[in-house]
Amino acid sequence: MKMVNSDQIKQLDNIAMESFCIPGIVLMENAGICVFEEVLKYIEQKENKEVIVVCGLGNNGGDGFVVARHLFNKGIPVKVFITGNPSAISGDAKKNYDIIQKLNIDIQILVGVNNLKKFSEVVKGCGLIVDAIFGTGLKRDVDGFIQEIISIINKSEKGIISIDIPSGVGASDGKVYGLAVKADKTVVLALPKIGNINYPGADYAGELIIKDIGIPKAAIKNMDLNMNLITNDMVKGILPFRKRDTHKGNFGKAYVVAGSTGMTGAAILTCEAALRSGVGLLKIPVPQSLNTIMETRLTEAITVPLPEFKKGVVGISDFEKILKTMEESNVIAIGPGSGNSRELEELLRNILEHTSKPIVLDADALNSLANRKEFLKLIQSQTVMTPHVGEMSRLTELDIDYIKNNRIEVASEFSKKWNVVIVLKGARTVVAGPNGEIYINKTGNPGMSTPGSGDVLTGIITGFIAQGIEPIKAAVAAVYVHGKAGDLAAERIGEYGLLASDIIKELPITIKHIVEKIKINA
Ligand SMILES: NC(=O)C1=CN([C@@H]2O[C@H](COP(=O)(O)OP(=O)(O)OC[C@H]3O[C@@H](n4cnc5c(N)ncnc54)[C@H](OP(=O)(O)O)[C@@H]3O)[C@@H](O)[C@H]2O)[C@@H](O)CC1
Ligand SMILES: Nc1ncnc2c1ncn2[C@@H]1O[C@H](COP(=O)(O)OP(=O)(O)O)[C@@H](O)[C@H]1O
Ligand SMILES: [K+]
Repeated sequence: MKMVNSDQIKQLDNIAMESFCIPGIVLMENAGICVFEEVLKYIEQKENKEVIVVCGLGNNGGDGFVVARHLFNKGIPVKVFITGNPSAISGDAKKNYDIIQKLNIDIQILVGVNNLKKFSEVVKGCGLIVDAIFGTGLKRDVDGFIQEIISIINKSEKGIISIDIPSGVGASDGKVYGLAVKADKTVVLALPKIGNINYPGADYAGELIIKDIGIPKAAIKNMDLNMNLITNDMVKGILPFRKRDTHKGNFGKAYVVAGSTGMTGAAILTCEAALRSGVGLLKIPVPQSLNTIMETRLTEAITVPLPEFKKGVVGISDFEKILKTMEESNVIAIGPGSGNSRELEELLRNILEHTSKPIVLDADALNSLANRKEFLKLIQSQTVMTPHVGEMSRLTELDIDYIKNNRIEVASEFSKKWNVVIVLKGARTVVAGPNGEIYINKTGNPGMSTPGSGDVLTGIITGFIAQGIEPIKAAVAAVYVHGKAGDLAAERIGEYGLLASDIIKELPITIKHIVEKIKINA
């Protein structure tokens, strides 16, 4: 599903109006009806059916007037509060304001302290508040007076439904501009905005309900939007169909260069995840002294024991042997638990120089690149890098806070600069491709902030690429599957004791559900 920022949704509205002759007031009517339907659903189950609609002076407020009209027509008690002087209301919003005035709907203008006291009293008596103060047109920090209104709404302990985006959250970045409404539900109009998905704004949205308001699909196509929200359907479309008449040779060969003394677990998690993602054959080079551990734990993988030039690590001295196996593989993963060493850096350089096979670079491979930035120019286009924010900071030398606040931009710029697929991990993982394409993942939960969780992701990406999926699509499918498996694990056992191996356990059923399109309650 496409995602938009504030300018893009404005442009899209204009295309719908100008190129497809859909009047703006029709879109506003559709938007208002979508919200009205959600309001009805909410109050149906409640005893107190009085609704307060708090409207700003722009089109978000206009949507609010439409909601109020439909509630009034249905005989539901409704009061409208306007957050400023209505003389500033214009265009379609003004037309809808005029209608509710003619209908004699109870409208009150919020200016001055006394009014706020009265507002506070009315709020106490209502059953539900509709937040139509600001939508995608929020431009600056919310001023003090409106912050007070938002504060009364947030403290009310009433149901809150926001129109399009909780007022106070920036549609283009998800930042909170001073103070924002904390909604139970947000009815998102047409397409999700970045601010509906990115944190911290996403925390204010409650349940997201995305509604079609009649913007033609052709208008969306015309826009050539580069930002996408990863959905079940998207991932189902990426995962390969498994023919009945087949054999393991059709599901690819993966080669995982991972693990060292003290960190065999990382290698095991990566390999198990790749196997549980459907790879046909998996080989792992291991220092001789670690071979027994790997063989004992990885029943289905093939280990390739290597002479130990440096005890317990795989390094440059093993390159010739590694190269031979690499040539037989469809994809190589490097880094989980490999340890930081000069040997690994040199091995990485040689691997990058000698293969055009897809490569997944994680953990210590990323640290090696951060130490030896001159190797970045050796990276070929089939490469996926999976940094978390700390690794991204080491790679780019950008401040961690800057990266956190600009996740999409940082991932995209790095991807374009080095012609590589970037998976910038964390809550709302960003996958960025060199052509400017961006995918944002909504699955996953804080229980996944646990050791080895990233190694599992590397295994899934590797397993998918081995099965013939193009690297960027493999990354997109993998982050979704990884998060969904984590959500399923959290549903079963909770977030606190969730381990990376629990994510792996849920991989087969998660993939089954995605492919068969069964709703997972997580
Ligand atoms: N055809 C369409 O376009 C459709 C649009 N739709 C709806 O329109 C919404 C977008 O509407 P929008 O562009 O009018 O902006 P909106 O969010 O109402 O806010 C603008 C107002 O807020 C004010 N303001 C801004 N920041 C402020 C601050 N910090 N503190 C105080 N004031 C501030 C700003 O004042 P100004 O900055 O101009 O002085 C202006 O008055 C969108 O989210 C969706 O709900 C749907 O109906 C479908 C059809
Ligand atoms: N709060 C969260 N919401 C969603 N996903 C999360 C959350 N916390 C962590 N994750 C996911 O878990 C993984 C953690 O990876 P990483 O930081 O590399 O851990 P490790 O190095 O221990 O393997 C990433 O894929 C990340 O996106
Ligand atoms: K709103």
